[in-house]
Amino acid sequence: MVAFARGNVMITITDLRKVYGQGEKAIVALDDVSLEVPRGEIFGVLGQSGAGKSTLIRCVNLLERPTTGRIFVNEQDITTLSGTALRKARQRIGMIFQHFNLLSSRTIADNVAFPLEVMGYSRAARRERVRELLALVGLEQRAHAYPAQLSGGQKQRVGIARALAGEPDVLLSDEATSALDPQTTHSILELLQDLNRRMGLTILLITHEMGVVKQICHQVAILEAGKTVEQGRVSDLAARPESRLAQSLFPRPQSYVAQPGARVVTISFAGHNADEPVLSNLIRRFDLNVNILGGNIEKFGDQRIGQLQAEFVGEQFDAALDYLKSLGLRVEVNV
Ligand SMILES: Nc1ncnc2c1ncn2[C@@H]1O[C@H](COP(=O)(O)OP(=O)(O)OP(=O)(O)O)[C@@H](O)[C@H]1O
Repeated sequence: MVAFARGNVMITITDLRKVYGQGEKAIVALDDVSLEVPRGEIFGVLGQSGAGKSTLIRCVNLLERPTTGRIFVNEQDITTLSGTALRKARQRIGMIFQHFNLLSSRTIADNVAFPLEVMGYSRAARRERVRELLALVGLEQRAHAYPAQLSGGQKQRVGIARALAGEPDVLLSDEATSALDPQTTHSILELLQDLNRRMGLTILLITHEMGVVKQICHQVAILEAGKTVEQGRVSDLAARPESRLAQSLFPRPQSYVAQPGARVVTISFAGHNADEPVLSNLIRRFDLNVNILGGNIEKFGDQRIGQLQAEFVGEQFDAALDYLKSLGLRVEVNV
């Protein structure tokens, strides 16, 4: 159990439990969830509808009060706060939403200026900061437009600019790309990744989309019926075929019946060795005939992870398998 956030940890959630209602009607939305979000990382909470994701993220800024458990954000236990202290702590936690939550009667610039007004920035300081923020999200030309005049992706950029107005310690993202088409989703995720890399922004996001985790998350926790069933670095989990993450990223390949004289082999790549010309080495060194049947290899940062299925024919089959294993690859011969 982690007692408090320190040093390189931005958010620590310990034994978080949230029960809605009472007695027979009680719903346990979160059941002893613990996790740590390192400073400067993007942490994804992945789960299906009803898993408890929204409840979890809303507990982090106390929009929802935990039933029990503790939450430290930048070394401060926010579960003990109320009134002014809570309002101040919330200013250090930015949030973006699935449906953007912009004020339709205000221009883009005035939406972004809104939290700065609440924080007491002067008019001149607000104008300067809004200009910087709109430039940061690529919307400096649309300052005087109204939300209804923007596309979904542009609205989310405004949401991001507004969330970053007070230079928060952490950005919470509540399904921020779920209402967007795939191309716009990609560009919003790129923006979040860019902000993470350039400013060291810590991001805690919830999503039901594996693609979001794959594109930008360093770590992931998988939530099912209020419990975390798996947690870790995305690249580590993806490289372990038995993990839930790997199983949903790389569905079990089709099973093939080998041609007479051939063997079907599944090779799992986990990182560094996926860039090596493994197959051409095999063919040259062991005089094998290799017929590729299928595969699914994904890129995680600069690592490649996935599986390849191929039919091997040749006298030196066993030596070829030993060679693959010596490279650190996992090899299965289908029987
Ligand atoms: N205010 C509430 N009152 C009662 N039950 C609630 C409330 N909010 C959420 N729940 C219940 O808690 C459980 C978790 O809901 P939550 O919205 O956190 O899940 P989720 O993973 O975010 O799902 P979705 O993506 O559909 O929003 C569900 O059973 C839900 O019906």
